[in-house]
Amino acid sequence: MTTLTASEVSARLGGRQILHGVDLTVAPGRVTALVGPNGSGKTTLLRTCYRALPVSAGLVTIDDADIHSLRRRTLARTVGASTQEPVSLGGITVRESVRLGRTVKRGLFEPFGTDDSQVVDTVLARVGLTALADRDVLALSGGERQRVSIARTLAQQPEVLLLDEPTNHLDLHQQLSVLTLLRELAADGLAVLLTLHDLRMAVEYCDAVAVLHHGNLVATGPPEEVLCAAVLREVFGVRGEVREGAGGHRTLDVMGLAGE
Ligand SMILES: Nc1ncnc2c1ncn2[C@@H]1O[C@H](COP(=O)(O)OP(=O)(O)OP(=O)(O)O)[C@@H](O)[C@H]1O
Repeated sequence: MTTLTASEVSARLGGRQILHGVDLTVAPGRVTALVGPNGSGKTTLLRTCYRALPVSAGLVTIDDADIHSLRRRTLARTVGASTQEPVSLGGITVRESVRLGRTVKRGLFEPFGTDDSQVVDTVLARVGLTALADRDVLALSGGERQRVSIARTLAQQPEVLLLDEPTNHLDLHQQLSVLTLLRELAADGLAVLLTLHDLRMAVEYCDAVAVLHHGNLVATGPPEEVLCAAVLREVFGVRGEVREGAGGHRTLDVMGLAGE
């Protein structure tokens, strides 16, 4: 079981300081949602966590190791990131694209074995892509490509899974499928961090929520505690509250814009 920790992380982009001393723990066995208004720094924080962006101060560690001290292969075996960047070149199938996740794990020159094929098949099935496995990735919809990106990351078999808006472009059924899958992966022991705009989904599907506002982490903890009326009003500009229904099921009610 692996924990990823950001300690006092600051980061700069284009000469501007975007993150201001963020502390965040991504614990195994849990799905953590990173939420915040547009431009609050969610993608930037995620990028520092998989070493796509250097920190200007602070530290990102996996267990106790600074990620900048890890060899590329070790990092790739531990941390998998599914990002919003364009999935791929054309001319390769969904299966081939997902196989690339195994290459990250195995190295370019190690032969692809039957165990790798099994992992790819299992992942394709788990993400609901088996029927599309032989399609060219460029012949897919935005939502289908999103699932290919998630599948390729899972083929890496990471211990920490980072996902940038994995429910973006997905219809409601697929959004729930992805969130259910993330819950299953967390139950298997993975540490899962995803950026998410849908606060209702964060309340219903995530174990923890971390709120970024202007590059500061302003709250972190259980969704029903973190997404209180004051945070909804001051950070998201809406009137709302988390309600507990029958059987302890929690939902977020948003009544309108703050100040209405
Ligand atoms: N290359 C860049 N140079 C300067 N500023 C940048 C650069 N890229 C992003 N930013 C700024 O950094 C801030 C944080 O961006 P980031 O993409 O991390 O936010 P976000 O919370 O993921 O936003 P969204 O919800 O809209 O995806 C924004 O104000 C953005 O304009």
